[in-house]
Amino acid sequence: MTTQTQASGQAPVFSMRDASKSFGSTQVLRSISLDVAPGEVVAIIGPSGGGKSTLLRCATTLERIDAGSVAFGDLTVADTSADGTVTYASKERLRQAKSRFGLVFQSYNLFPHMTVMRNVCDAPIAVQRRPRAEVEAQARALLAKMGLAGCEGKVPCQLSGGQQQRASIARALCLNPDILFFDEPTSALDPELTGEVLKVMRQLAVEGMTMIVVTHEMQFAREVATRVVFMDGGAIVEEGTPQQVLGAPTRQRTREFLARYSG
Ligand SMILES: Nc1ncnc2c1ncn2[C@@H]1O[C@H](COP(=O)(O)OP(=O)(O)OP(=O)(O)O)[C@@H](O)[C@H]1O
Repeated sequence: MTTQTQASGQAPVFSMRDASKSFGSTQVLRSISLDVAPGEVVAIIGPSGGGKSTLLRCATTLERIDAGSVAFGDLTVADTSADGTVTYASKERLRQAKSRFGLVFQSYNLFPHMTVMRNVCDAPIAVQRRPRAEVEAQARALLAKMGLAGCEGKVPCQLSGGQQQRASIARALCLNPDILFFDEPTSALDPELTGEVLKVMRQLAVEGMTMIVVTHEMQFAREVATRVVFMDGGAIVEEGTPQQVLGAPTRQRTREFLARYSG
């Protein structure tokens, strides 16, 4: 795909076009289009059931779209032909695409029986087929950066929730991704541990990491995001800078959500 993002004029790292998704007779995504330029931090907000997680799952090939397209840079993952058939890329191209993004879940999703080190190194070695010594050196550096030096040999249940989430961010970063997706990364954490994780995410943003973050942390969206997307009923209802969407929303549904949220 050669399209350029409106905001920066740069080719998008991630691009979703007219993507739709239904579960049975329920349409959960309605013609979603989202281009993300290098260095952008896009916060996706909106009421429960609005389709935020499904958008991330479709973006990261955990779910298949029914229409539209998904691409990571020049690598098209799914596209729709003129007759409306959606075609996914070959297994090998999907493997390449999976090397371009990292995914951080609300519930960490670390393998419970593996050490922190193995959790971080597993995909770079198995999926990206990189040399073990190189991956382990990078993993140690990333764990240190996440404040987890000395935790390499522990298993997830020996860590706090905040530490587990930081380990899962290290795991995502060890893929050297072009973009990171976060699905409500702090909702399972109490406020103190939430702060630790948000601090790490802020630092990544400062370093220029491209990120899409589904979040209920409005302060994070206000202070760190370059763009806020408000989703409701499976559609993008409003998007713009944090000042625009959070400070002066133009759509009634956004205003109602923000009023309910801060009330
Ligand atoms: N695998 C599935 N099968 C059937 N319905 C699903 C499935 N996954 C999601 N849904 C439905 O899709 C809709 C959107 O769900 P989704 O989790 O994407 O919303 P969300 O905005 O992330 O909500 P929340 O903020 O509560 O996580 C909901 O009605 C949900 O019940």
